[in-house]
Parts: sequence; C-alpha cells; structure tokens
Amino acid sequence: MPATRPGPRIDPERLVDDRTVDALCAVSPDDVAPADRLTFARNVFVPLTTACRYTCTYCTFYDPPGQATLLDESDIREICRQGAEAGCTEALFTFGDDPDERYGDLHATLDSWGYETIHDYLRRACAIALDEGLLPHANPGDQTRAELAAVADLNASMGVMLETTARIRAHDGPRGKVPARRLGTIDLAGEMGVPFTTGILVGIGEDWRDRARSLAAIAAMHDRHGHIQEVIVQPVRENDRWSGATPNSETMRRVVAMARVALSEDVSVQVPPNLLPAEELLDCGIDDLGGVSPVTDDHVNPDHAWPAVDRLRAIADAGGVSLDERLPVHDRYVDSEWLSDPILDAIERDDPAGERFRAVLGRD
Ligand SMILES: O=c1nc2n(C[C@H](O)[C@H](O)[C@H](O)CO)c3cc(O)ccc3cc-2c(=O)[nH]1
Ligand SMILES: C[C@H]1O[C@@H](n2cnc3c(N)ncnc32)[C@H](O)[C@@H]1O
Ligand code: MET
Ligand code: SF4
Repeated sequence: MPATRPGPRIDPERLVDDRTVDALCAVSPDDVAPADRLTFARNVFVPLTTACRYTCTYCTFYDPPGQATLLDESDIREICRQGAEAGCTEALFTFGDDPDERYGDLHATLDSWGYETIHDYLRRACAIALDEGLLPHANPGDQTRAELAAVADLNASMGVMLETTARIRAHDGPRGKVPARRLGTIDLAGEMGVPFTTGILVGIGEDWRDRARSLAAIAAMHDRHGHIQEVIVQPVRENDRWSGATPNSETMRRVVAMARVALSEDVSVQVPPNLLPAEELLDCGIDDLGGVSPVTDDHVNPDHAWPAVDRLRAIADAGGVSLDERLPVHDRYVDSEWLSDPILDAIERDDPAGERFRAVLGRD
C-alpha cells in the first residue's frame, strides 16, 4: 500500500451547502451572457516524468514502474528552445504526481543527478525554461506547502485540476486521487499567492450535483484568496484505458454555463479546443481556449492534435468575438503583488524573450 500523500485536506461537503448546489443545478445556457472575447496562450508541453503515484482509470499519461520516462536537462532545454523559437511564451510542466517508492530507477537517476525528489528537479526545469525564454506554468498534482514553496517563485502561474469533488470509481483504491487533498493544494496555492489554474473533468462518473459542488468549491477557494485565474471545463476523452463515452454537446453546454454562473466574472472559463468543438460553447460563457502548442503534442490526449492559431481565429470569428493571445498568467495577475521578482524580471528584461512577453501583454 502506498503511503497517503501528505498535505492539507479540505472536505468539499463542508465548503459548499446544498442550496448552492440546487441553484447551480437549475442553470441553463440561456442564463449566461456570451463573452466578448476569447484568449489563448502559445505553449510547449514538457512531460517531466510519466511516473505517477496515482492510477486514474481515464489516464493514459502515466506509465507503470520500470516503463516510466524522465526527461533529462538537455531534453527539457531542447523542447523549451524550440518553443521560444516558435514564438511560445509558456513551458507547461504537466507530469505524474509525486512518484512513490515503486519507481526505484527514477529515484536512483534523480539522486545521481543531485536531486532528492521530482519537486527539486522541477525547480531546475523551471530555471531552464526561464533561461530559454519561456514562462513556467507547472501542473504537478497534489502539493505540500514545502513543495509549493520550492517552485512557486520560478512559476508565472501554477495549476491542478480538481477533477471532481465526488467519490468515483475512476479514483477508487489506494492509488486514487482524493478530492479533499486536491482542494487542500488549491487552498495552499491561494495562501501563498500563486495565480492558479484549476478545473473539472466531465464524464468520469460524477453526476450533476457533483459538477455543481465541484464548481462551487472552486468558487469558494477564489472567494478566500482571489487566486483562481481560470477554470478549465474539460470533457474526458476515450482512450486505451477509458472506454466510457465523452460528454455530449448538450452536457458540455450546461456544465459550462454552470461554471460561468458559479464563478465570479474575474475568473476565466476555459475549454480545450482540441477536445471538443469550442464553437458550440461560445454562447455559454467561455472566454478562453487555453494553451495550444505549435511544437509539441498534448501528451495527455495525444490522439487530439492542437488546432493551429488560424483555426482558433475562425472559432472566434464564428462567434463575432476577438481573439487575443495571453501569457500563461492572465494579465490581471501581472504585478508585484502576485508575481515574484524572477518572473517580473523575465517579463521586463530587455531581451528577445522579454520583448515577446511584453508584446503579448500589450496585445491583450
Ligand atoms: O490539469 C491542468 N491542465 C492544464 N492544462 C492542460 C490542458 O487543459 C489539458 O488538461 C491537457 O492538455 C489534457 O488534454 C493547461 C494547458 C495549457 O496549455 C496551459 C495551461 C494549462 C494549465 C493546466 C493546469 O494548470 N492544470
Ligand atoms: C492534465 C489533466 O488532463 C486530464 N485528463 C486525464 N485523462 C484525460 C482524458 N482521458 N480525457 C480528458 N482529460 C484527461 C485530467 O483532468 C488531468 O488533470
Ligand atoms: C497528467 S495529469 C496532470 C498532472 C497531475 N498528475 C494531475 O493529475 O494533476
Ligand atoms: S491524471 Fe495525473 S494523477 Fe491521474 S494517473 Fe494521470 S498523471 Fe497520474
């Protein structure tokens, strides 16, 4: 049995009352106003390691012990260099949650490189990204305070998908994600003033009340700390490990509208344009299309290619709204209250990367 992941927990049942859930369950797309613009970011996806202590049954990203990959420094540098050359602004570090003791080889390799944990190595990876002219956005799953503190100042923003507050079969067993632990991470990030991305995964066994509760829990986190910059409403997609259907358009329309009503206006509602037809959601309150990559695959959903920016523009045109590029951290967080000196320096520096970052900010 793996040891339970340490760190704070927040019980979602205590955070959200039934009346709020009832009210959100009554929301329909007719209740929301369409946004007047769409934003997106250009990124590279850097899959630091495919080793993971969890085994979410919808996920093909993780590899079992003995088969997991670990990028070395030159791999990381090369991906980032290509991204910067292609005009990207973001290095998205998405990888397995804190690999446990089953992954002996990985820990031996990290040790031989001088790192105690994957979190220590993430700090190095973020430094490489900055050095190559990209802003890091790390998505490392559950975090303790010490782990967040070890990397927060080298990230423009960070994120963890809540997925759902519900207890579902996809997260069952000793290697299942614990919603209270995910909420604990989101809360910690708020306490530490980290601009944060989170979201829900739709269609993994949760019901409508669970969706409402999950969105209301995220809203409660934002009420506490003001740090939620965007909420991703993501449909689960079929793959070799998950044969359940993807949610249909009607479901996605209703859940996006629910997100728009649950969250305050300063929180963006994002849908991933490679996983669903975003055109069908423009009137339900989305205002962001997330990160797309001209260079790398979406390693979590590798069968779903990123659309080109021209395609995003066609989506925006179809809805009669503007399309604006943004940095991984949303504009309203680009100040010294939210960002560390190393990140602000990178944005303000008189070098090609700084110019690229400021040009994107100026366009917004
Ligand atoms: O689970 C997450 N996925 C994040 N994603 C990934 C994306 O939304 C999808 O979850 C994956 O690409 C899977 O299809 C991002 C993608 C971007 O291009 C830019 C930022 C993010 C941020 C997150 C994040 O914080 N958490
Ligand atoms: C990086 C994020 O990708 C999402 N994720 C994991 N597996 C799938 C899938 N089959 N379909 C869609 N999203 C998925 C989870 O929400 C995770 O947090
Ligand atoms: C590839 S999944 C994304 C990162 C992390 N393992 C999580 O589930 O939050
Ligand atoms: S979704 Fe993240 S936590 Fe779950 S198995 Fe995949 S990599 Fe691990």
